[in-house]
Amino acid sequence: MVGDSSEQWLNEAITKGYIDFCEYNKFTFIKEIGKGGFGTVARYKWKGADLDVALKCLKVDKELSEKIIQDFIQEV
Ligand SMILES: Nc1ncnc2c1ncn2[C@@H]1O[C@H](COP(=O)(O)OP(=O)(O)OP(=O)(O)O)[C@@H](O)[C@H]1O
Repeated sequence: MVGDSSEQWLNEAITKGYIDFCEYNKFTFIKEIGKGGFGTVARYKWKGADLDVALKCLKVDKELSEKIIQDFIQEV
């Protein structure tokens, strides 16, 4: 399946502590602030922390290839 090895890579990176994983429901949408090559960027309130953050969302559709996911991971 497309994305399997990337998903594996992400899970490993999280387990090893290279990147932090946060549940999406910990954030409250405020407004969209931009669009990039991978999808939209929006301002969110991080619940529990008195902090506004920018979240970049990877646009997922049937055209999504392993290469796109790898490019996104590279950017992360
Ligand atoms: N951390 C951030 N804080 C505030 N605004 C941001 C932040 N990151 C991105 N943006 C806004 O979202 C827009 C899109 O950002 P994004 O990084 O997705 O695209 P890009 O760097 O222009 O292109 P690409 O996705 O191809 O690298 C930016 O032009 C900017 O306006």
